[in-house]
Amino acid sequence: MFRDDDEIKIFYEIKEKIGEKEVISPKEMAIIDENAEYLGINRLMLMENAGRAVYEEIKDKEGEFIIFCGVGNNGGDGFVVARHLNKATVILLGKEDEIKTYEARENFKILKNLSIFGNIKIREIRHVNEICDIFERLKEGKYIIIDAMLGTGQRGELREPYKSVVSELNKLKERNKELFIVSVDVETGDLKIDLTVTFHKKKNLNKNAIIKDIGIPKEAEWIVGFGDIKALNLIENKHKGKNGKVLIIGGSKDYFGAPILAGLAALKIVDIVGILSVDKVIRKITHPEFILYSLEGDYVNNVDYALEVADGYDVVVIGNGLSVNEKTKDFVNEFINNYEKKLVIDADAIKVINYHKFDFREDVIFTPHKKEFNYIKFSSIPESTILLKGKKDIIFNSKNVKINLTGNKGMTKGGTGDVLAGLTGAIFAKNDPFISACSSAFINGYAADLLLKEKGSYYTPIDIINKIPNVLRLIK
Ligand SMILES: NC(=O)C1=CN([C@@H]2O[C@H](COP(=O)(O)OP(=O)(O)OC[C@H]3O[C@@H](n4cnc5c(N)ncnc54)[C@H](O)[C@@H]3O)[C@@H](O)[C@H]2O)[C@@H](O)CC1
Ligand SMILES: [K+]
Repeated sequence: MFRDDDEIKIFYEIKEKIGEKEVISPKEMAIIDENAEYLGINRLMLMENAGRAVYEEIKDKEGEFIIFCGVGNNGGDGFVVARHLNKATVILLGKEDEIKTYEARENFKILKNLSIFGNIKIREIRHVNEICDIFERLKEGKYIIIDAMLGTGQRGELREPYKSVVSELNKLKERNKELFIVSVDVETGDLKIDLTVTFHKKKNLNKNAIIKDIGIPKEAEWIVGFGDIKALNLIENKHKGKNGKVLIIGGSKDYFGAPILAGLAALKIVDIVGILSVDKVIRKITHPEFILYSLEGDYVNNVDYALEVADGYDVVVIGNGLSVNEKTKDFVNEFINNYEKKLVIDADAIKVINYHKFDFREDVIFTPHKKEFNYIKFSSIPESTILLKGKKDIIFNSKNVKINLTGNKGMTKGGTGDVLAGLTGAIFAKNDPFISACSSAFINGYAADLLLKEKGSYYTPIDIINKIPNVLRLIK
């Protein structure tokens, strides 16, 4: 499939094949923003570039400028626009101490210093009826309204006072044809706009947008960073079992440790972890946290039983320590061709699949190292996600490709792959496949990097497992 085993070259080959994504979701943009910072790009600079880009588009327009700002970085952009216009009324939908980030607060402070001279007027409102005078004035005459209320951080139905401000502006837009409304980055709610100035790439929510480059490098789209982890749904729900259930199908008379390592890693993220294996393995498992399913014999068999058990789980992780022989080949192929939910395929399972009969559906993640990858046969890059482990991990499917740089040489020890497979399955329980594979590669490697600092290369897979919570705590 790929000519060279240099990961960067493979990355570019894949990128070439899957092409460029022209339109992205706000969530994807938020990850790119975060990963630009992970690459060392300063958020104040990005905010300055964003605000300047909007200013350049509207500075020659006739009329009075009124800028509605939220308490997040979309609002921060609005503060920068106000400063460049140097003649505007800024309406903050909230109080100064509610402004969420350093970069937005700094820009608000500058406006306050300037406002003494009267060119910048600032209003802080909690409720829409505090600005009846503004809406009265907007009934006729030329105004440019800038919507810097909500951007890619927008979630769900608009809350007050955003909701009422947007509905008031929509009514005024109907009434006064001279109003010109510009959204910053993403339209707030169902605001009727004349123009959106969006940054870096078009968002799928944008109606009529122009795209402005604000200095975010392409590499911010290509690297796995804190942004991916911050975007994960992890342990959101306090009810037992609601945070995901993972079933590990692995082990054999030859290997009993692999499924346990995968299971222990999964336990750091989800509530319920089951292990289905042969009784020789099950007998050796003393961890009370696992739910155990035992089969007679030396190798996992009995597909019907496995499918029945798997039905009670969100994700199945299959392959760790399964062994490679005719029995496991039959079992794996029949199981995966009848199991329709989320699947992580690792290790021995990768080696025994009949790929010409396999449905590379979206909810499947493969986690091969280079040698195992050569078993996976496909004519074009599949919908299933492949986490190709290496010095640099490459995560890809038919729509995305990213590189993960965390990790180090101490990870070549046996068992590290089992930890990754279990971690991937656990994250996958509540997240989409691509971000799950990116994040588990990142977390696994980041944990190993922390251990390298502490212990040199003499850490074990169990050490990595025990480091996972620290990584999540550090980033989430
Ligand atoms: N590196 C970066 O992060 C950059 C971000 N930029 C701007 O920052 C924006 C993203 O900023 P944020 O992540 O702070 O998010 P937003 O500014 O979009 O949202 C801010 C806050 O609004 C609140 N909110 C969310 N949904 C709401 C709703 N439905 N009703 C009421 N309140 C709601 C939330 O508390 C959220 O934290 C981008 O759209 C862009 O405009 C730009 O400055 C470019 C650089
Ligand atoms: K906006």
